[in-house]
Amino acid sequence: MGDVQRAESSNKARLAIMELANMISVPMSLNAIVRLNVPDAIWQGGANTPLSVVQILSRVLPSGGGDPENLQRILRMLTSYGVFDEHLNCSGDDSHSPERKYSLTDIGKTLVTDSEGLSYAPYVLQHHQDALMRAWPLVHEAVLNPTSEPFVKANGEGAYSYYGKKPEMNGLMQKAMSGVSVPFMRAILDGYDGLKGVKRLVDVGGSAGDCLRMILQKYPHVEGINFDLPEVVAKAPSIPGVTHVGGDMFESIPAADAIFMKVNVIYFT
Ligand SMILES: C[S@@+](CC[C@H](N)C(=O)[O-])C[C@H]1O[C@@H](n2cnc3c(N)ncnc32)[C@H](O)[C@@H]1O
Repeated sequence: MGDVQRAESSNKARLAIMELANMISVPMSLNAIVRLNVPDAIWQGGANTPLSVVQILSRVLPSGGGDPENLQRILRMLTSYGVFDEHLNCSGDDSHSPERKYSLTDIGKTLVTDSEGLSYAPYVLQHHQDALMRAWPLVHEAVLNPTSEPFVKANGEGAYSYYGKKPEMNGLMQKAMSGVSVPFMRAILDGYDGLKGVKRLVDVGGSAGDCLRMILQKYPHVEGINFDLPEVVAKAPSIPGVTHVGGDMFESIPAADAIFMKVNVIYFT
């Protein structure tokens, strides 16, 4: 490698480490647009019409206010990560500062609330709630002293028992899981028919019971047991054909012909 190539490679490395060091700005910007309800504001009935930041702000804050420049910074950042499409209009008087408008990409559309009130927005919020954010700076301690998890060190107890005591976090967790799992289950049930011979099915860590609700819509003969922590099933909605059972899967689980376990039940715990 020649001197010029070496210098170029070091420059790239320095830029790359700076980008990595500042990477937190990406999920925090995502969190910001979810809190501000920007995806629903742009979508409005499926129009997805490109809007300027002033137009977006007028939908987000109908009584006025807000800082368009700061919103623009956030939208430009997320445009570079594929959440928004940016549309430039260079035909105005000031061609050095073209008007910018934003619409949602397919990634951005996942944050729009659908007809069932679901989206991936609660998943974004759930991953950035205060208790979890307190644990992240302690990740190195998982190496130094792995006897308790960073979440426990930061909050005094494990994530699920902590959530169970806080109704708003319990609710956010269930909404996040529903938003992620309903589209996933639609795809699974479209292509998988292995559940058609099952009579009694227990979903271990089933949260609000969405997976069983959808399984029973396809296989009404199935008797479903939604098994989760007592605080979680206490908040789960009643679903015809599904019995909610509270307990700890590390102690015992209800008897059934088949066990259904979907996503992160074990490695989160
Ligand atoms: C990441 S969520 C997955 C929810 C659901 N399976 C889905 O895919 O939508 C993990 C679930 O496991 C439950 N859980 C965690 N520890 C548990 C335990 N010890 N016994 C039973 N359920 C538990 C949580 O309350 C939570 O609802």
